[in-house]
Amino acid sequence: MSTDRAGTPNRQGGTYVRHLSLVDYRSYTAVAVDLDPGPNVFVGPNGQGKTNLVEAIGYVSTLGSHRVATDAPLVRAGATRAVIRAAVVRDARELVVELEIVPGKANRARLNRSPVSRPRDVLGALRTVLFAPEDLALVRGDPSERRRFVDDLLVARSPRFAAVRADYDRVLKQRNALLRTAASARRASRGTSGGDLRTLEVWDGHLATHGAELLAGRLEVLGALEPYVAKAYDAVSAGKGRTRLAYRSSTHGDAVSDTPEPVAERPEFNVDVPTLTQHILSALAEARSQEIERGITLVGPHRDDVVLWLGELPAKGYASHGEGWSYALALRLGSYELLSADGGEPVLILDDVFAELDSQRRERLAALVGDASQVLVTAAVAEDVPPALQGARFEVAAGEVTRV
Ligand SMILES: Nc1ncnc2c1ncn2[C@@H]1O[C@H](COP(=O)(O)OP(=O)(O)OP(=O)(O)O)[C@@H](O)[C@H]1O
Repeated sequence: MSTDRAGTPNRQGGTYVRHLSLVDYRSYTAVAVDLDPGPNVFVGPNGQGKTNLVEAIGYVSTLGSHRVATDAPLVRAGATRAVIRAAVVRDARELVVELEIVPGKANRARLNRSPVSRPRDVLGALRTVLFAPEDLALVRGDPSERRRFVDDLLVARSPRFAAVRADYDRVLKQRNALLRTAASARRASRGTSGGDLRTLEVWDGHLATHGAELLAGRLEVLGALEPYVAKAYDAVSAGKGRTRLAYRSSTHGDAVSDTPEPVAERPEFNVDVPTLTQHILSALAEARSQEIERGITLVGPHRDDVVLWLGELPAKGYASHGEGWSYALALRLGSYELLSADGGEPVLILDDVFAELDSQRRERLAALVGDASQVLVTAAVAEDVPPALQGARFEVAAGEVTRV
């Protein structure tokens, strides 16, 4: 929920999804739902399609699912393509976003019925923050989970970073292909030939340029996010613990601290793009012989991590189950507050979370988000959802979504 300076709820600039329709998406052959601003609660037994609905809304905002890495499972079994259409109201203006998902091919996208040249042109039309049980992996899982979290937030805040990330991924793929070919040539010649690496320096330059831009964006967004996460953790856990975000870089060496100091006091969060470019180039030069040996790029933003501190210990490996949950929730609520503060409230999605929370944390969460411009909640049991979030109610069963 955004607030004015006096702390009063302020729904100006808030976004909401007014209408959603799906064709051949997951378990749905065809479904259409009108939604309200404020809370919308989807209730139904397990496996009836509640998460599928909110996952589709999340997909419109990120062009990805919070549950799977590829698009194939999103298309209904037996169908060849899925269509998601969402009518989004922002600042009293309506925008219709339509996405056609064809596995193995680029998505096709339309804005207000006109085709756009690249699907990523729809990013920014709808901003969402989605919290789901899978988010425990943000705290306990691999670094890739945290990298994706930061990059998605970066793109939600500044959609131009979608292109930066895509450029970095493309260059990384090409550089890896070159290293792989060279490594196999070396192995085939039993080390007498080094393989053809004449273009490696060119790829180093591209990797460093795009990598530095991505890195600078990540550091900036983490710096902006940190106070919001600390505040959210404090609210969710009722003051039990202090959070700090640190960035562990594969290219900065010792310059990046792994200590729980506030971001603003740490020099590595204030590095400019040219300096970061130099850091990456030096790290690539240092790693070169190992990279040629192994046939893969060993340093760069794709090998970095975000360290989540809780008090004096990193949350990964130390936080209890409940603390891990509170941290994951704080990362999402913090993102929600950050996005609200700098560009209008996103739609908040709470997928299956109330069953995981004890009653005190349920109430605290409901109190924190009850005034959101739109919050979509899924739950197997209606009673798990606190009264503060009881707004429009839908029953989801056997492929039908019915307002009750
Ligand atoms: N591509 C697909 N084609 C057909 N059915 C699918 C597809 N993907 C998922 N499903 C089905 O969708 C159902 C799961 O839907 P969903 O995850 O939305 O359930 P849910 O109502 O949120 O349940 P829970 O309360 O257990 O989280 C499962 O029955 C699953 O088999």
